[in-house]
Amino acid sequence: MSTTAPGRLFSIDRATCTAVDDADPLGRFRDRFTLPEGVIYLDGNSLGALPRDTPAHMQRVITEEWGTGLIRSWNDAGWFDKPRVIGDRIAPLIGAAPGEVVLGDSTSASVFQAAVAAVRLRPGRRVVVSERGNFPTDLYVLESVQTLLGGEEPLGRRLIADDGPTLDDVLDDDVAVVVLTHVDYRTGRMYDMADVTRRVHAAGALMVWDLCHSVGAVPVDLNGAGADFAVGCTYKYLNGGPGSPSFIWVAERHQSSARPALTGWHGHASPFDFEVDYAPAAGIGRFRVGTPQLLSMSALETSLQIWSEVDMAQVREKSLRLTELFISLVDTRLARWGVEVVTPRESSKRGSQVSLRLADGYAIMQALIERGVIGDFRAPDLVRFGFTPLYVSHTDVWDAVAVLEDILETGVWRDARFSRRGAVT
Ligand SMILES: Cc1ncc(COP(=O)(O)O)c(C=O)c1O
Ligand SMILES: Nc1c(O)cccc1C(=O)C[C@H](N)C(=O)O
Repeated sequence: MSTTAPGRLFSIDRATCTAVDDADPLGRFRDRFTLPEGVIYLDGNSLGALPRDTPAHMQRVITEEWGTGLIRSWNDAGWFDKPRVIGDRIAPLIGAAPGEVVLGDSTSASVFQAAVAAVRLRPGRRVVVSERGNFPTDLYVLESVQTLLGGEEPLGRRLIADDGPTLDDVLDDDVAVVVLTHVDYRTGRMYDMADVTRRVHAAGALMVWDLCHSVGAVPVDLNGAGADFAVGCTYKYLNGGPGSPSFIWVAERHQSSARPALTGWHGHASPFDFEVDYAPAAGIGRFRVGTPQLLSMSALETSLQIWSEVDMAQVREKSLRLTELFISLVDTRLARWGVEVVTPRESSKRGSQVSLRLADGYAIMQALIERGVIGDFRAPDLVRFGFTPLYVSHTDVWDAVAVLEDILETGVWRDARFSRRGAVT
C-alpha cells in the first residue's frame, strides 16, 4: 500500500516498515525491555514499560541493601544521597546542570513546591496563570497555592486556552507565575519552551514547566530556555515503574533565595543535628521533604542506565518518524470513518504521542486492547497513542493501524462488553 504524508510523499508498506526497523539505530534497545508476547504497547506516555534488568536490581536492593544492610545502607548503599544522585542522572535529559535536580514525591507535590517558591519570589504580584486544558492536578494544586498565599483574598487565576485568551492576553505586571505543561497530555501539542519563557519573563513573571510528557520523549533544554522551575514524573517515558518519584528542577540562580513550601527534615541544612528550628539546606537539597521512596527510586537506577546510553537526537528523529507514519496511515486508511487527528501535524509542535478524535473512542480503545494494541482514552472522545522510540517499531505502527482499521470495518467495538468502564481509563 502506498500512503501520502502531509508535506511529503513516500510509499510505504509493511515490508518497508520492517526494513526501516532493521536499520534503526535504536532498535537494539527493544530487548532491554520486557513486553508481553502479542502486545503492541502504545501507552508508554502513561506508564512506561518494564526494563529487563529492573526486577533483578530491585531484588538485590531488597535482599542485600534492605535485608542484609538494614539501617547501615543509609550510608553504605548511599541511600541518603540518592534523590540528588539520581537527579543528576536525569539532568542531561532536560538541559539541567548537576546539582539542579532532585527526586521528590509525586508530581502534584512537586508542582506545589515549585509554584509556592515561584510566587514567593515575586512578592506583591497576585495572579497565577495556567491553561484550561492543563492536566487537572496542576490546576487543583494551584487552587491551594492561591488560597494559601493569598492572604485575606485568594490569589487570582487566569487560564489561557486554544480558543483564547492567549498568553499575551493575560500577561501583565500582576502575574507572579505561569505554570504550563510543555507537551499537552490530551493532544500532544508541544510549546516552544524558549519563546514562552521569554514572553513570561518580559512580563516580569516566573515560569514553571511540567515535563511529565516531555522528559525522555523530546529533547528539553531548561537552561537554554532560561526557565525558572520544572517538575516531571519518572513513570512514563523514563520507565521508573508505577509510583516512581517525581523530580523538581530549580534554576541555579534561584536556589539560594527560593523558599520551599514543604519544609521537611530531609531538606534541612543538617538533618541529623535534629535542631528545633528549620534551616534550609544549601542548593537544590532544600527541595527534599521527607524520607525518599528508596525502593521506587532504585527502579530508576536501571532505567536511567538505559537512558544514559541513548542519544536524544536519535530518539526525537525516530519519534517524529513513528508519529508521522501513524498520522499518514490514519489519513489514508481511516478517513472514511471520520477519524480526526487532533495532534499537530507540524513536527516542531508535536510531542511523542498522537491522539485521534473518535465519537465512540472508549469502546474502540477497549476493542483495540483486547486485540493487544494498548493505548488509552481521554474523555470525552480522544484515543491516545504514545510512541516510545526505545521499544516501539515502525512495524508496530503499521500493525496497530491495521488492527484499528479492522475494528472500525467490522464494527466489533459495538459489542456491549467494550463499553463497561473501569475506574481508570
Ligand atoms: C502533565 C501531568 N502532570 C502531572 C501528572 C500526575 O501527577 P502525579 O504524578 O502527582 O500523579 C500527570 C499524569 O498523571 C500529567 O500528565
Ligand atoms: N499517573 C497515573 C495514575 O496514577 C493512574 C493512571 C494513569 C496515570 C497517568 O499517568 C495519566 C497520565 N498522566 C495522562 O496523561 O493522562
